[in-house]
Amino acid sequence: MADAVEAGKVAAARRAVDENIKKGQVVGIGSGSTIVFAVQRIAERNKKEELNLVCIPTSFQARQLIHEYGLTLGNLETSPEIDIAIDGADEVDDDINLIKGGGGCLMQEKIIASCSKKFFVIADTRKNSRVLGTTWRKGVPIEVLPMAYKPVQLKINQLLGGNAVLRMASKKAGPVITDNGNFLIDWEFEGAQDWMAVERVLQNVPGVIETGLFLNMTHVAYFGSPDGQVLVRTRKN
Ligand SMILES: O=C[C@H](O)[C@H](O)[C@H](O)COP(=O)(O)O
Repeated sequence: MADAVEAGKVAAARRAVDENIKKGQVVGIGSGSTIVFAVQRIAERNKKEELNLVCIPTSFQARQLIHEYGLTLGNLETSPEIDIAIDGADEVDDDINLIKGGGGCLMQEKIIASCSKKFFVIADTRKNSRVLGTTWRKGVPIEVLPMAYKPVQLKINQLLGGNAVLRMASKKAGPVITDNGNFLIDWEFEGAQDWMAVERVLQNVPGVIETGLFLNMTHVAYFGSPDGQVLVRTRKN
């Protein structure tokens, strides 16, 4: 089963890289397990084609990957406009809206996606849902300022219902700390939601820094199957 899922990730990653990465681009590099296969493919092509890319990381992990695979590391100060960004997702709905942040990264990912002319998502087919919350049952990750986590939890519960849970670390006592030194709250919800409205509510709670809802940001999503087939979904509007 694990191998089959990995094969799907590899297929999606390779297809997205081969269809979209061109010489001389500034490329946003996402975070998670699927992006590793995209970076591997970029490095493979780079050896043959000398792509001359500048890669902008979305996390500590992404920065390490860029170093490990011998790619050129950039930043938003020198490259504030990005040609394309590629990233994974925890779940993708019919309109290619995403939940992200299951691995603790979302804020830098969202900034990089927002600075990119084109944003591509790569995932195995398990992530391809019609409605967010169908297969991803861990809630919407929300990055919060540590001193405000308790009132933020209370306000989210009052305004949206559901259950706003502080994410705890597994190999450390206490909460997960993001790459930006913040806490994460996972908003567990039931049923279909008006995601634009949910995003507006969350963004208006003081102490919320960013949410893992990526709405109307993705241009194309690639979903890989264990047999190597890739389903490509392009945003309608
Ligand atoms: O926090 C992590 C990021 O948002 C990931 O891109 C997301 O969780 C998907 O990760 P994976 O490729 O491991 O499924």
